[in-house]
Amino acid sequence: MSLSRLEIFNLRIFARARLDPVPGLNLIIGPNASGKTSLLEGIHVLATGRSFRTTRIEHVVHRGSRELMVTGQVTYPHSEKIRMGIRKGASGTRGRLAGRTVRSQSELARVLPLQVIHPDSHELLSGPPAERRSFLDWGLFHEKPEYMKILQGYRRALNQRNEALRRDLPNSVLRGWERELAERGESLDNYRRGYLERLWPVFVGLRWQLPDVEGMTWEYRRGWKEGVNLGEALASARDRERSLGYTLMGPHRAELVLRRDGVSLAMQASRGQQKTAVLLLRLSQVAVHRQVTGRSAVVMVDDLPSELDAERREAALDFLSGLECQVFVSAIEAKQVQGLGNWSSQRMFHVEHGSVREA
Ligand SMILES: Nc1ncnc2c1ncn2[C@@H]1O[C@H](COP(=O)(O)OP(=O)(O)OP(=O)(O)O)[C@@H](O)[C@H]1O
Repeated sequence: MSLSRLEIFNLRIFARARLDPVPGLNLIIGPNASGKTSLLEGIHVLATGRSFRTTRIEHVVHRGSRELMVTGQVTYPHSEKIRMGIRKGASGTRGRLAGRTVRSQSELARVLPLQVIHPDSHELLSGPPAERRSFLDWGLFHEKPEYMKILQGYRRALNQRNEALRRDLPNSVLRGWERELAERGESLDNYRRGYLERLWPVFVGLRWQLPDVEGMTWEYRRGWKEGVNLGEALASARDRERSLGYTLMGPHRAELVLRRDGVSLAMQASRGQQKTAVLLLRLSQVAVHRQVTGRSAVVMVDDLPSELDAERREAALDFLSGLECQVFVSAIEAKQVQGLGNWSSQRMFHVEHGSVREA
């Protein structure tokens, strides 16, 4: 599955741009400030509804315009095609898929599983635990359609219990929400453990192909004490949580601690080591996605030469071409990224002052 057509309207520097990417490697080449990252941002908005650079969509909308629009066509191996599109602006978001309006952005995300490596990607390790939970959620969202429903139900029940704690409502009210939290929370934990079990052998196999990460391991903490069920943990924490006004235990507090030779990568690794570790995690995730779903994810690397040195670049693109992923990489000069990987198809696009042309 690959993105075979992309059209961008009123996004950052682009008033309008169109390109026909190939299923293999797509090189986005251009000088600084020409619009390379904006092009990748356009694909990200289409697939996820969000930018990877900012949470403020008004910064992404072309100056002087009211909203942006990105449309795309996804082609499957048997030539089946599906059209998708998104409009975003001050008045909200509207998504379309195969000629109908979607109820939620996640419908578009399912069609276009996307991974991106960009200058802030190290935040997967150095950022708050929520970053690592989203990492797990990405894998499960694409593998297990029911997972997101359970997660949403858990979040609703969590908000209700927090509200009840703040209002100091009686235990009988809290118990009702706790039953729901316990049932959904235990289930989320099982899904996450299962996902990490699938990820581990791929991660270990890939570990030795990248420099600097041989001794890397993880420890999953589920968000409440091992050996105790979540219902009991919530009941015993009630008094303390009443004074705090929020729930301290559950999968919303889960953490994935990454270590190398016993040392926390978040605390002590260099930025470069963190980037390699993130690359290892992301590539493992893409490989497991392919194993389980039979579909390849789309992978983008913004400013590849500054994100990864020559050895890591080669390893990453070899691996991704082996998985038959569609890849977009940006760089200032073509020679920095040419000749890497073994691709069935390759195309270069030149970007200059907000216009794109095929080379
Ligand atoms: N909302 C906007 N409307 C119009 N232009 C914008 C908007 N936001 C950013 N720009 C401009 O878009 C241009 C392209 O930025 P972008 O970050 O995509 O370039 P790039 O090719 O990735 O650059 P670099 O190689 O320096 O990272 C910049 O000149 C920037 O000033």
